[in-house]
Amino acid sequence: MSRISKVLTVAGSDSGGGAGIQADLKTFQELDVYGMSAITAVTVQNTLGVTNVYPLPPEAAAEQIEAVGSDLGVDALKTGMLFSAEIIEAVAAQIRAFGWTQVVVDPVMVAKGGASLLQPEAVRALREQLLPLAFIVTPNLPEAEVLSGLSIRTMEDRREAAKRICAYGSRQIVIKGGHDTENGDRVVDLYYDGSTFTELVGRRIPTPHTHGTGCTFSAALTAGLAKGLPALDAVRTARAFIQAAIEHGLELGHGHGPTNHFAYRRLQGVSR
Ligand SMILES: Nc1ncnc2c1ncn2[C@@H]1O[C@H](COP(=O)(O)OP(=O)(O)O)[C@@H](O)[C@H]1O
Ligand SMILES: Cc1ncc(COP(=O)(O)OP(=O)(O)O)c(N)n1
Repeated sequence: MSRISKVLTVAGSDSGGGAGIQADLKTFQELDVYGMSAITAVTVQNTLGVTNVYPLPPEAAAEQIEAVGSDLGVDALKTGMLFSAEIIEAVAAQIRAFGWTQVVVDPVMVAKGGASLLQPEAVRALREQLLPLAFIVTPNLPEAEVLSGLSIRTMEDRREAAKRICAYGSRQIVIKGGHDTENGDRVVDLYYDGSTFTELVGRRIPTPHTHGTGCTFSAALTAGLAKGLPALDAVRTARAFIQAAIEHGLELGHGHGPTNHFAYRRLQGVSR
């Protein structure tokens, strides 16, 4: 077998399996990369929402990253739910120490049900400690508003927000459009590589089962980078992966159900 790409997710656990570490590892597996994890927090969560959050000590995140980085090696990593400034600082210190550059920062702040997954006072650490280490940052629209300090209504606002967020140090950005219900039957993600904007337009799939879309998208993007895809190709592949996962949803649970992580591979016609 040819050398397998190794990918690390630094994120929270979702007991319901639709978001967080669980979504990331399922996505990595489906995209043929070797997945590893450093857990930052345990959430008590299902399709109806998050009922509790148990953050781990910052050293626990740091030690898990050290363990996999020093032994297995990491071709690309993503961060998801980091919860506190102290955990962000510990994670950023490890990324700097290992000198990793293929870093996708998904600046997870609030779950779709409204539960806070990042303490408000940690936003500053996210901007100042983590964004300078990011190759690509992937905020949704509410996260882009918090990071940029702008109210985002138009595509021009999105472009300005992208520039302001990249000014904190991330080389590239995707502002995801899932929360924009003003675009009719279209969903538009905005990609900016530091000089050129690309609008990625897809069909908005009418479904309540979108739990974990952001995690799954950023995990697929990280897998693509680890395999050596150019950034825009990795973004396009990640969009195809999440579109398939939403379109062929599993309809599990009694609330906002998870997406279908099997769908992309099955649509490619690859049997297992
Ligand atoms: N209803 C939908 N139909 C098609 N694509 C969607 C839909 N909702 C979200 N997406 C896509 O899923 C990805 C995650 O977007 P978003 O939901 O904005 O992130 P988050 O889960 O972080 O809030 C983006 O690529 C977005 O375009
Ligand atoms: C443990 C954990 N991490 C991240 C999220 C948020 O995931 P996201 O992909 O943004 O999806 P929604 O929760 O917004 O549906 C989470 N819920 N849990």
